[in-house]
Amino acid sequence: MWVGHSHAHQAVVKIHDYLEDINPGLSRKVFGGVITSAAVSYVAVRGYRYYRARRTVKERGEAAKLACHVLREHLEQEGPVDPQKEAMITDLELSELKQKLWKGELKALEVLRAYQRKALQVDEKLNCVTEPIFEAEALAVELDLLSPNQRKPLHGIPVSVKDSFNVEGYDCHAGFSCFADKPVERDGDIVQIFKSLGAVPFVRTNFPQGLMTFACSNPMYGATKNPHSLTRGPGGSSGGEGSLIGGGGSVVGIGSDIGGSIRIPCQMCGVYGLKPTVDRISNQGHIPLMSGQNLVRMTAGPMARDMDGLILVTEALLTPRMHQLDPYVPPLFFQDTLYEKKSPLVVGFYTAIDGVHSHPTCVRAVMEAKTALTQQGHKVIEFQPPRAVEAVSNLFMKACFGDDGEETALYLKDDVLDRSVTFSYYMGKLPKRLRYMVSRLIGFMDPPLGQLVVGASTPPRKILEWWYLQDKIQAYKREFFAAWQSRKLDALICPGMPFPAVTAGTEDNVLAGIVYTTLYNLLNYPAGMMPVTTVTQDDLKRLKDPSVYPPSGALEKFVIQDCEGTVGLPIGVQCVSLPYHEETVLRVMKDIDTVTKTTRN
Ligand SMILES: CCCCCCCC/C=C\CCCCCCCCCCCCCC(=O)NCCO
Repeated sequence: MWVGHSHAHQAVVKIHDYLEDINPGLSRKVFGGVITSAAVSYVAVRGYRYYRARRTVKERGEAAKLACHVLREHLEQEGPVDPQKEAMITDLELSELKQKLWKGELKALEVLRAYQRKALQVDEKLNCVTEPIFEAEALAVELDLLSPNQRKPLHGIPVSVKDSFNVEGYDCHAGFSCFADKPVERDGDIVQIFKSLGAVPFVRTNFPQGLMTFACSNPMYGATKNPHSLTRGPGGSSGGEGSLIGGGGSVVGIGSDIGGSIRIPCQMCGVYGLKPTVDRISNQGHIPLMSGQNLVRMTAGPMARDMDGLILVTEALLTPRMHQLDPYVPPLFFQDTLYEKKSPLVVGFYTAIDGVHSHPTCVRAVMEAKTALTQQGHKVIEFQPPRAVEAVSNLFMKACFGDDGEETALYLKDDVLDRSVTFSYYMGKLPKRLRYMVSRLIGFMDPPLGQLVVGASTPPRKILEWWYLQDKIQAYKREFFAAWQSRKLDALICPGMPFPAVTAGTEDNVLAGIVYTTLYNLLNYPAGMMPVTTVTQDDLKRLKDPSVYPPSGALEKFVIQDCEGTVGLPIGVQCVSLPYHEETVLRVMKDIDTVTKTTRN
């Protein structure tokens, strides 16, 4: 390197001397010219790349809108519609819809049509669909030709798919223009399985750029809105799913979760979802972001409008076919014995994690779930997860952001940056020492956020440090399990996010809320999220009472002022069990739902 450098230096000196011999002052002109043209070329190349990215972003956005328009026109040309029948179809719970399709009382094509129309209507209001899947029609027609004994478990059920899953013939770019206009050749595993079960993937749904935030906007498709309040976000990153399902435009969908991306939109949009144990459901065919990072892994999971729908779909998904497609999915199919067990469970509960306060409605939701479980004969006892904020800061954040955001920065180079990722993007760009100092400053205003950002700013550098990090994660898993065992728990209920949907675009103000969900990604425990109640006027009064909700940090202060006018927003409960005990999670959710569904305000 040094030798090369000194050769180059010698060459420059020689050229300089030579030029000066010819004409004194010439070398300055030539070198000045060279430097100026190099700088101009650099700026021109970067500028051109940015211009190209902007064009791609615009074209992708317009193409998606056009695709929705084409479908709308196609539906209009279909002839007379029976709006009452379509409303009846889209109002059905998933289990009723399945029955009617199975018995042949409804045709797959008419169900698809009803949902296509409904999804487009909902999309006009909420901007939750990215593009329709046109092949859905041919699938539905084929299904209608099957004889009754050829029908599969999800015969004719329309399914929405988060845009980050591969669908043959469509782009899968996560909002990075460098991946746009490269249609994938094969459906992702979960999409294949849904199809093999007779379901009909019919629309793709919106997400935030890069998928690592719980906002839901990107430069190509814009921002998605919350179905319960148009000024608020739906949560993310599976926010398009949450919004579409919560808005009535889909009965079941597919999301992905590495830090809460299924559960957060479920809470914010009032829908049901399950983040399974990693590899219980194959995640092959999801855009491979952070895929070389193996300490905390992303998992695909179902989202549904109702509890029975979530159970039905999970049961159908946990099939031998999954293991055949992906041999790393253990051959562990839906365990009826766990789900149908009648013996009472011991369920732990907590209403808040130390350091990040829980909105009064979130506390009430857990208490109502506790009452419901007690009524159903379960024993519900207090449990506090050990050192949750510390574990998420020092383990989850270091594992997930150990690359200093380099992967994201690589894909975003000369791309159009969405507002929702500016904070993390520019934090990643800061020199390490400065980033650390900024993180410390953040900690003065928002101590848990400061701790999380310090964690993300001080990742392992050497391989040995990575090994130690892995060790520490294992040790924390053992510590958590020991605490779990000491209380002889079968399951756990707690808030999934300690506040309702926030005003769109302000998600960075409440980032620290992710400790409630990311903890179970770090531990790799399955976790479901379900609506239990809604914000009331009385909750809002209590929110302003410092003895109930202390305004101890920037997050709490923000929540107090942002929650004005949130009466009616949904709040849920997170239900957790041990790895590979998804069935227990569903059983607990079902028992809570049976009681709370009837009294939900
Ligand atoms: C967009 C990635 C940026 C990388 C930043 C690198 C390091 C920067 C240092 C400090 C800033 C830290 C701020 C990071 C906030 C991250 C918040 C994570 C929220 C997780 C939300 C759920 C994501 C999820 O589950 N996605 C599913 C993926 O399929």
